[in-house]
Amino acid sequence: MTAGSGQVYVVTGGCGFLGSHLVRMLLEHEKNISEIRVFDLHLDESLRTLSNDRVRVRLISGDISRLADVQEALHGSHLVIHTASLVDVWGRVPASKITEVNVTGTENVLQACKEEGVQYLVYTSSMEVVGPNIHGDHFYRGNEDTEYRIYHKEPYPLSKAKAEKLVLEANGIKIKGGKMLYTCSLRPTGIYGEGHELMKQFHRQGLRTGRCVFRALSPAIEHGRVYVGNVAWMHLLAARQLQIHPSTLGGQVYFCYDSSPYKSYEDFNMEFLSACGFKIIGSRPLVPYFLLYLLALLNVLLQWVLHGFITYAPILNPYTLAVASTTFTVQTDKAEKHFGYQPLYAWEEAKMRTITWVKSLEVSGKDLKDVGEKSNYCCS
Ligand SMILES: NC(=O)c1ccc[n+]([C@@H]2O[C@H](COP(=O)([O-])OP(=O)(O)OC[C@H]3O[C@@H](n4cnc5c(N)ncnc54)[C@H](O)[C@@H]3O)[C@@H](O)[C@H]2O)c1
Ligand SMILES: CC(C)CCC[C@@H](C)[C@H]1CC[C@H]2[C@@H]3[C@H](O)C=C4C[C@@H](O)CC[C@]4(C)[C@H]3CC[C@]12C
Repeated sequence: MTAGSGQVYVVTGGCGFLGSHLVRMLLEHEKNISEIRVFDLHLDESLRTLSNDRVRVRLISGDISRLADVQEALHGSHLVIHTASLVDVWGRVPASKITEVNVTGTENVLQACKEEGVQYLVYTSSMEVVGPNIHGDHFYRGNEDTEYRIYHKEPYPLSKAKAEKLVLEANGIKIKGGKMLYTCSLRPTGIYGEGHELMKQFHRQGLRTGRCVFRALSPAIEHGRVYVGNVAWMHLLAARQLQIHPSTLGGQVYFCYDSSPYKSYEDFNMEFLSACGFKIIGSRPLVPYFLLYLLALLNVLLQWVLHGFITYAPILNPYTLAVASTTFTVQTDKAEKHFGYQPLYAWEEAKMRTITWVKSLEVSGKDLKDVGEKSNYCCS
């Protein structure tokens, strides 16, 4: 196929952690495209070099919360994968900004699909549109139909739930040219893999404590995690099958997970950090929950006091503590049944790829220098 004869895909948030993996996945595995438009507020110029003789990777700088930007990016495109979002549960940005990007931004994508005649939209939602809630209700091996007491008051999960609702309600609306818009929503659990910013933070934090991780969470609490490559793969398959079987996938939600083991958040991270000599201290939480909660409240107070001077947004706050302390794992075959989803990467390969990346954080030495460690350490 010569360049130009295939379809044009738009990936909003395409320079992000998931987005950049998705762009590479499309380049490698999607043969029906001739252009990938990477729409993002913060461009990663390295993606531009990925263009080849079959597919052009076109970087488009724009703000998802500005309709004109979105309309321009979607003009003449065939399908949108909408991953752009402010992922913040730490109070880094105001709630209004999270709503503006995650909800208004999604409204803009839908409006642009309608006005530009773009027929297919795959939305990157999140497990958080379901839970866990802050009441400690566990969601154990649940699926898309599992009853659950959904309760949101934090800006991020609220915004993702509102955006997902808009996307699903838009399925079947008439768009320019008399055609119909088909939408579906994918709900990844906690994504990990090469480029995960939070893992970088845990790595840096562990270096500061002599490669010791002090257990704060019960090992009995399981948190679903999914490898970023498999999330990208699922998006590719959903985009492909939404065009072939729109009545099956249209208006549907799908949890996104793989064969990554069900473990506590800390124990799962240790699957990678232990390869760099990190040790977890304690078989049970080293501090009682009430003390951790008091520390979380102290962080909220400090964030409030320091607001306007510096952005103080530590990992620990009452919300992240509640989420981390509540089991949330999924087990479902809906995506497999509807569009043949099977993880592209087995656990061992996902683990090896992630360990290789974590080790590269050591080799770069930047993190070590930040914490005064000798940079001649090399992982086992
Ligand atoms: N990271 C996870 O564990 C996880 C889990 C489930 C779902 N998700 C969802 O996956 C998607 C990608 O998340 P991620 O972890 O890759 O986050 P990320 O922050 O790495 O990527 C988000 C991208 O959106 C872009 N963006 C932000 N505001 C924008 C704006 N106003 N206009 C245009 N682009 C803008 C950012 O520049 C970034 O490149 C999000 O929708 C998130 O809700 C993430
Ligand atoms: C008390 C601290 C030690 C807790 C440390 C872990 C905590 C920061 C982790 C635990 C669970 C994580 C969330 C979970 O993986 C799912 C999501 C949904 C996704 O859409 C955005 C990220 C988010 C909220 C993770 C953020 C980090 C959390 C809370």
